[in-house]
Amino acid sequence: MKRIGLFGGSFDPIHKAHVEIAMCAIEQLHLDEVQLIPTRHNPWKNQSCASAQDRIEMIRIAIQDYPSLTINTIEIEDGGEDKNYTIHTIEKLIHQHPDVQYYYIMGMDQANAFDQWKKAKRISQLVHLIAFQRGGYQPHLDIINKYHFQLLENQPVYASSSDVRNGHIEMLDSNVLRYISYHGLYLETMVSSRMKEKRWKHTCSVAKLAKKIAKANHLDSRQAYIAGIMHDVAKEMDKDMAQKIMEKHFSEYLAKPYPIWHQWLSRYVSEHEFLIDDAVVLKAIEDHTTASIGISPIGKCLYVADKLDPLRGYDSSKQIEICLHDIHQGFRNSLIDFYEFSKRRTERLMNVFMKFTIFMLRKGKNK
Ligand SMILES: Nc1ncnc2c1ncn2[C@@H]1O[C@H](COP(=O)(O)OP(=O)(O)O)[C@@H](O)[C@H]1O
Repeated sequence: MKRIGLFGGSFDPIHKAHVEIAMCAIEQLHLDEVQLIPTRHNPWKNQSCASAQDRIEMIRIAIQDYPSLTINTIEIEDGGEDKNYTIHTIEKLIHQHPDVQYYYIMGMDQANAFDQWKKAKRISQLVHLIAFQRGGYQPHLDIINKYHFQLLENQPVYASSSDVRNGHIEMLDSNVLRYISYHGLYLETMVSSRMKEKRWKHTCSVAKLAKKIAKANHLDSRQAYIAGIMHDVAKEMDKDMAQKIMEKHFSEYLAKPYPIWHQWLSRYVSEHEFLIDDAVVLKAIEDHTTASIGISPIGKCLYVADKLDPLRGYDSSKQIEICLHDIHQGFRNSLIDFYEFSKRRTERLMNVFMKFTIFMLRKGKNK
């Protein structure tokens, strides 16, 4: 008789502990296969952050090197009712495959709350219930015994999807993280945990404006939005760490003033921590404070959005209108404003850009 493990969850997103648990179940229970079953609508959670399609895709990516792990989309495909309950899934699967022995596996948090599951007793009669140790959860033995749970011997892990969404990206498979960063999933909660609230508000506002300007100019608004969300990600980085990264990776810019280092550091974090590999996005982040001679149209969208952010407290609406109409003209205007502003000041920070700004302005429209 075939032995199949069923592992349901939001997988929003799937993380390393999910895969570890599934593999551990295969080994300890001698299963032929574990099917990961993403929920359409978890009865215990009101909303999930990523779409069903994205969650499925992330699971596919995470299990691609594990032939005994498969994905079963039965709950997502079943569009009949508002919420889907495990009992319905199990009954359906048993009906479709009466010759299979099913093992329903879950973490200790879920096992402890099993009394509240719809038709809990019936589920325990239909399948073998398996519970995994989970960091932070002691087994409630009354429930474990009542429903005849088998406890597996695994090292408790503290990973959770909500921790991932809040910035613990180290819990992710690197290809899943690439998918997340490319599509901009969860980036808002992931990045907001790295900065103070005021900067976070500015970041969101810049990302929104950069996206709007890109869209109005028929450019890739996804690239502009992601560059906007990431542009200040390293601005509050510890100074020693900043120094080390600059020395190792951007030594040619070490002599530049400290307040502009964050454009290279944010590029570095985006590329090496968030695994963003889109050269246009990375270059836009790198250009967002100083601009550069080779700045791209997306780079211009971010540059002007950062300068014209309505949260900066002055009326930038006319300049924004121009950018929406023609980003190249809007960018040029921003440079002129900066030039005029810098002429009135003598700080080193301003002076370092003057040569470049004059060059750009002389260059003409610079498309
Ligand atoms: N670190 C972990 N250790 C043990 N079980 C876990 C762990 N993380 C998730 N699980 C289990 O995986 C299943 C799916 O969980 P899900 O709701 O998608 O993720 P999370 O609980 O991480 O938000 C649940 O049964 C949950 O108990």
